[in-house]
Amino acid sequence: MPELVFFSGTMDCGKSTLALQIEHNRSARGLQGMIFTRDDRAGEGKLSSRLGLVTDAVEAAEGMDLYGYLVDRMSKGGKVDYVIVDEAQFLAPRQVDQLARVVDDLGLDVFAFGITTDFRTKLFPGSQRLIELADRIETLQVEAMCWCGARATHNARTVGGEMVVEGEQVVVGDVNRPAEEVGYEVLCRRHHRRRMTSAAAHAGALSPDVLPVTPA
Ligand SMILES: Nc1ncnc2c1ncn2[C@@H]1O[C@H](COP(=O)(O)OP(=O)(O)O)[C@@H](O)[C@H]1O
Ligand SMILES: Cc1cn([C@H]2C[C@H](O)[C@@H](COP(=O)(O)O)O2)c(=O)[nH]c1=O
Repeated sequence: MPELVFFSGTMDCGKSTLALQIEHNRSARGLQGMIFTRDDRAGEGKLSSRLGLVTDAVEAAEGMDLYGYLVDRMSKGGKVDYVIVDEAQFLAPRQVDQLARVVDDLGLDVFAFGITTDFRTKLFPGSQRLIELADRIETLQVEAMCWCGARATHNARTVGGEMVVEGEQVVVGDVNRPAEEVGYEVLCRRHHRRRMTSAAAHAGALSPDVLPVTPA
């Protein structure tokens, strides 16, 4: 039975890498995939992983009918055996409904990859709809880790090195960015709640050791 599968996890846990591996293994057997992505860090129409692999993809722009796009392509003789969607958290809920229709009416497997929650721990609308509709939700086996060694479960946003909890839901960015930029860091829930990034924890750990300055 074809399935809508949602591979979810924090940022930097290997979702795009897995998407590229699925694509590689299937295309090596002569299957033809349709790859969609949205707002990848590498630029429009790209699916990229931090391991350095990148492939061309169709940009799933706002308002684009993903079901209609596939029907159009197949009716013109294009072969499509399966569908991969990266950065699926950025899809509109109706686009996720279209993906479910691709599974049910076109009989294609759809593999969607994305983060579930934003920097405020709120579900992205696209991810919420995927959780509601997916046949299967898979958590990636490679654990992203918080600085404390616990499994990272949440995404923090930093601005100028400070963790923030207000702002636009969508700001394309990366982990390990210079402090002056908007960046992201994956944390366990405990440290996300306490707004304790690795930099904040490091500063806290250093402060008790600072010697008092005594006037000469
Ligand atoms: N230099 C490296 N050597 C080995 N693995 C790496 C390296 N850099 C990144 N990775 C792996 O790549 C993962 C990030 O992969 P990526 O597919 O870009 O993540 P996601 O799409 O979930 O944000 C990291 O969790 C790590 O396992
Ligand atoms: C938490 C969070 C993330 N984003 C953006 C930042 C990145 O461009 C992507 C996630 O990409 P990855 O391949 O999973 O690392 O999402 C955002 O816009 N808003 C957020 O709250």
